[in-house]
Amino acid sequence: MKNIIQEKWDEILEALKNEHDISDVSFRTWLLPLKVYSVSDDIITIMIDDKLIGSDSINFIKRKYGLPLKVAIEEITNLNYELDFILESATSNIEVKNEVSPKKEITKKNPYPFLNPRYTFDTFVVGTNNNLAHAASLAVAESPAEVYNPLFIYGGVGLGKTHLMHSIAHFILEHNPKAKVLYVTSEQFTNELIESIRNRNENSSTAEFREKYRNIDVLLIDDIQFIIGKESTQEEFFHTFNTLHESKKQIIISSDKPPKDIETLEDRLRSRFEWGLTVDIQSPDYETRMAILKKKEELDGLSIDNEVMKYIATNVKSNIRELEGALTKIVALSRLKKREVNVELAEEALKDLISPNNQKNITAELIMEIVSEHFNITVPDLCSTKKSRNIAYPRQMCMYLCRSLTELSLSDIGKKLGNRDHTTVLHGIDKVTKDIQKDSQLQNTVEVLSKKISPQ
Ligand SMILES: Nc1ncnc2c1ncn2[C@@H]1O[C@H](COP(=O)(O)OP(=O)(O)OP(=O)(O)O)[C@@H](O)[C@H]1O
Repeated sequence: MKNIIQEKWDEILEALKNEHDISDVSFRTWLLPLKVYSVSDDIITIMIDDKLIGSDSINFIKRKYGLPLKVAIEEITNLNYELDFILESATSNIEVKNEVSPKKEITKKNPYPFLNPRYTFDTFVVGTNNNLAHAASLAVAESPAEVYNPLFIYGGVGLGKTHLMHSIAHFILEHNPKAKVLYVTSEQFTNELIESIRNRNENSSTAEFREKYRNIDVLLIDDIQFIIGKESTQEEFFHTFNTLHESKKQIIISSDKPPKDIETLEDRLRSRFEWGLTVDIQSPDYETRMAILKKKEELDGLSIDNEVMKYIATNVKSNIRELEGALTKIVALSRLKKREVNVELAEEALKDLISPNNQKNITAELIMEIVSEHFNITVPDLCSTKKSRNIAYPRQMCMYLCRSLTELSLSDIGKKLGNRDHTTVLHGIDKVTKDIQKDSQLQNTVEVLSKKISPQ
């Protein structure tokens, strides 16, 4: 039998929302997933769905919503309870969910030209691949510098890191238009720093640079991996970070890897990046890919046959930018050829991207990209003069794969890999060839890499 708290739970949440002017996205993220677990004489135990919003959220919810919730319960039921929170994973009745946020129409104007108006929490589809990153981002947006500082978001290419960062910035500015929020890519940061050093003697531009970066409330720095290996940029960023952190300003960083895997990152920066919370974004599953396509359909005012959506979601898997690009391509082809959007047209539009008969053009660049990703190093590392084994060996692996999968000559391969001469390339290929014969694990690695490069 339901008790009065359970009966009135929706009403209580609604009252809380209205009383505190809680935004839809915050309501959906933090309050809707709360369930009444048990009610004793004077304690209500509320269960938090940590599958959806992560176990770290418990402290945030307690601190931010604990008291308002208690008050709302009292208002609606005239009963005074203490609240206790538990994680759903700590209870026995765990229910696995794979939810996405409900649709919502967004037509707000963008008053912040440095932010993409479409990158907001409302247009961000939440799935199992990104729910923790989403929850952490929203917590930071609601309470800058109070919960996770820094927030470090990492994930592969085109999976929504920038989208989340812009969403945080939009949210903060919307709720506090006076907040000084600065979003930059790490490349912009580096370029501005170089410029300020170049002009140092002409005026006080280094001081201006510092003023710009240190006199703000929120710094969002995207793709931090690009400052790796740039010593003076790391040095400057280290001081920027310290100044902001010491004065309790929020820092949000994105990268393609977690701090521990960024090899050439200075240790003092790495440890600082790990002070707060590190969250990842994975590739979306089928349901999330469908939901993202539907969201795009809605935002672009399109009406696309569901079979076409399924075709795209089934075939374009790893990168959301490509997923969206696929839909755009189909629509463009249909307009150009004045043809109806159907699966046949989709196959035609996407044949380069997904047709099984289409052999991707295998180039040295593709091989270098896949090998560097596999070994967690960068393409510039492969082309550098670095001789450490963790770089020299992947480089020799590239030589071997270029030789076996492309028509390139030894000297062409050498040129691609940092202008090395053909004897170095030959030596590298020989080495890998011999090692494969002795080492079955290595043989396996070569097979995996070859499959990634050439799925057929
Ligand atoms: N969960 C999501 N819901 C809706 N759209 C998404 C989602 N994730 C990513 N996108 C869209 O996918 C595209 C690529 O996302 P974004 O640029 O944020 O990726 P990224 O991780 O920053 O990529 P990069 O590694 O290239 O910097 C954007 O158009 C973004 O709006």
